[in-house]
Amino acid sequence: MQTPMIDYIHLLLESIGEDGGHVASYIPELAQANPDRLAVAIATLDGKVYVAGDADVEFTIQSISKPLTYALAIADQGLESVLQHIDVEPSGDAFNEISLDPDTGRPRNPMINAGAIAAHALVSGEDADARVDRIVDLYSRLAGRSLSIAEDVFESELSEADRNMALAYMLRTVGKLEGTPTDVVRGYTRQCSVSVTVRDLARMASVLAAGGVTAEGERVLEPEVNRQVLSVMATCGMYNSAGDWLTSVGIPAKSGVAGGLMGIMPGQVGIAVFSPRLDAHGNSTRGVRMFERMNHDLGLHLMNASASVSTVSRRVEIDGCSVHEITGDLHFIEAERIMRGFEDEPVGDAPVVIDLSQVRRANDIARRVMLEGIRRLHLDGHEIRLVDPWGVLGSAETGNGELVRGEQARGGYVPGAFANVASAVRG
Ligand SMILES: NC(=O)CC[C@H](N)C(=O)O
Repeated sequence: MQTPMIDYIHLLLESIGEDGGHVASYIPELAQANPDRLAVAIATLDGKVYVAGDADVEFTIQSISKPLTYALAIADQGLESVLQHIDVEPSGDAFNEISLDPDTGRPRNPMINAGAIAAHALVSGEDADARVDRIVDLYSRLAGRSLSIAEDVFESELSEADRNMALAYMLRTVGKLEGTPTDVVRGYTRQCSVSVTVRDLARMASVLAAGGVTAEGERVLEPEVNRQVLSVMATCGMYNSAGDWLTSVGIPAKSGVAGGLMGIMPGQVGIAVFSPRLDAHGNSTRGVRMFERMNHDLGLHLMNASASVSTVSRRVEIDGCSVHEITGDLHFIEAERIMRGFEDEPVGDAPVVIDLSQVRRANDIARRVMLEGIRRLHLDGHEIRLVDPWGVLGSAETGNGELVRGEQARGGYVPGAFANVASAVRG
């Protein structure tokens, strides 16, 4: 069988229809781009990438670099310090608008050029070149391959960078720019000139979708940094069409003037498209349309609310033990459901087995709720046997030194026994 995913994305390209708009021409080298290029890539969190069209054609990352450099600035300086330099309010302005908050002097957000230039200057590095090296290194780790700078595009943009230069000098006058304006604009322009393919962008998006961890398990961004970046992309990533985007497509995204567009469905998937003609906002015309189609077809909208508790928790009596068999990933709402099962546990000293052998992941809040529930069962007088072969509850203490874990915890009880019995009965 060939997965229908492949047919789907090919069909998407074939049916996307007429293009509109124009390739960016304010950067002379971009005006040379082949306007008919068209590509899409979808990357899953475990590393599978589906591509169609011109998926291996390189183009410059341009403004899609902004959220990534912002992430590095936060990792280097801490969020507080970055917030003192750059606000996080959607501006409703065009990407290159000369706008600063009149009260604080801060650029409105890191997705417009003023904020992105300020963010670039906040990245640590011995000098301007070292800063750019660290930035390219981060992008490469996110892309899973070594990326380089398209020197021709860089030279071309730098020769026409008067407006960005003006922004940098203006930031300097209000004390929001670290470093020399010419160095910073040069570095910022180099960051915008990093060459990528849709495959690279989809993979980067998938790392952001996974909370900052690559498919190979390398943590590239801390969870709090990742969350800040996604939040800002959701509210400011599409410039003056950000509100329209969030309602119609509904995921954090970032566009670039070379025609790239990257979107992130947190916890699910990273998507990228490429088509150089731009609409009036500077976003890829067909790119936006492909995202609208995909998000509709694939049900990817952050605000698609549904009642979904993905965990099954069953209580069974086995060999005089009360056994809670839990299956699925644990978040707050699953932990809450499990607590209701614990609450029904009669006060007494019957051993309670908590079998997490079918649970691979628990987020921090679920872990804390679970540990507190276990502590309370223990206070009620129960002996607790915790079967946690994957270590999802970590090594955190419950205040109960007698917890029995892993193999020894099993006693007379076979993990997954209930599921086995149930399938035998059905079988
Ligand atoms: N929207 C964009 O992609 C703009 C990036 C471009 N390098 C600029 O600063 O003008």
